[in-house]
Amino acid sequence: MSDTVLTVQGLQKSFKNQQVLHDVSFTVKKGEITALLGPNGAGKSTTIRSIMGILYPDQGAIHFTGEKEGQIPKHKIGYLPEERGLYKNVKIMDILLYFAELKDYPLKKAKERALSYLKKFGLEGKDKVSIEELSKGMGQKVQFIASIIHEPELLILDEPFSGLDPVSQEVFKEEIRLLAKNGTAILLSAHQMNLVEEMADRLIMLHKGKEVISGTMDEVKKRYASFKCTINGQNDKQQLLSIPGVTRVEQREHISVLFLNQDLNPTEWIRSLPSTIHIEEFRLDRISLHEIFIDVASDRTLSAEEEKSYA
Ligand SMILES: Nc1ncnc2c1ncn2[C@@H]1O[C@H](COP(=O)(O)OP(=O)(O)OP(=O)(O)O)[C@@H](O)[C@H]1O
Repeated sequence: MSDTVLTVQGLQKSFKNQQVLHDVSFTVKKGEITALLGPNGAGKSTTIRSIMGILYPDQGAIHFTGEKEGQIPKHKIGYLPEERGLYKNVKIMDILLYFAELKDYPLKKAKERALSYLKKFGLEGKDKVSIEELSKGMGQKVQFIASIIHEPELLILDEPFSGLDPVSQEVFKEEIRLLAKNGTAILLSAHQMNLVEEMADRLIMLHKGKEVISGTMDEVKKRYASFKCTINGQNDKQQLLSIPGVTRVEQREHISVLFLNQDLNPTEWIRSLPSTIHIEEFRLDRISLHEIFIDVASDRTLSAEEEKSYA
């Protein structure tokens, strides 16, 4: 039996004359975290809003496993929209129970879950205060609880980490991981590459509405499994570029960053370095998801390989 919960196939969307989604396809699976990435304006929220039925795509299909074509099982979905905002002068517990009721979730169970999550997120004893008495980050925690109060099978989070302090980001990250471990299918859009790298099983990166990278985190890492070498010292860029295995060099003052070929053996490469290179400091790191993102978003290429299409 397939664990696919959501299938997005060939999504296209234009606003006036501007096409903002070009043939976007991906799946979201039970127990997995799928990250939807891309720079500002890439089309992440448009994709999510199309899935939620807030926008109608011009072409393509959105299918929830077990449902008829075109049906959105809203009681099985939890959704944290990009625009935050809950009723300001309503008590927190009343808001959470209202969301549970909307999804036909038993209220007694919802109340227990609400109290337990409020405690988990450091909001114990706040159930009777209103949203307007909370800070922005605290309000976001309440909205997150509202999206999971009914134990959704599919959880869609549009930029869940924005506006949170680092400690709260960690708390959210751990909770999202736990939800996935317990079987929830999760689709999230985020800009915090370090968090995404730690938590996502699968990713799709959009750029100008087109898929530029997609696959499991392992596949993407293998594909970009190259290293970069940072050398502090006075060196000629052309000489660095002529070293076998170097695909690109970025230089700022005395610091040179050498991007290396994918299949290179780092130990052998270090041994082969010319003795004329001036080295005051030396580091070899794996390329991070953050760097892959910057490369894609700024239309550069990490290597010639990257120009091939990838699915
Ligand atoms: N209702 C709308 N009317 C016209 N254009 C829109 C509308 N909604 C989005 N767009 C345009 O669609 C493109 C994609 O926007 P979208 O909000 O999906 O990007 P995003 O990837 O979520 O960006 P961000 O990271 O900034 O939230 C942008 O060029 C945006 O201006």
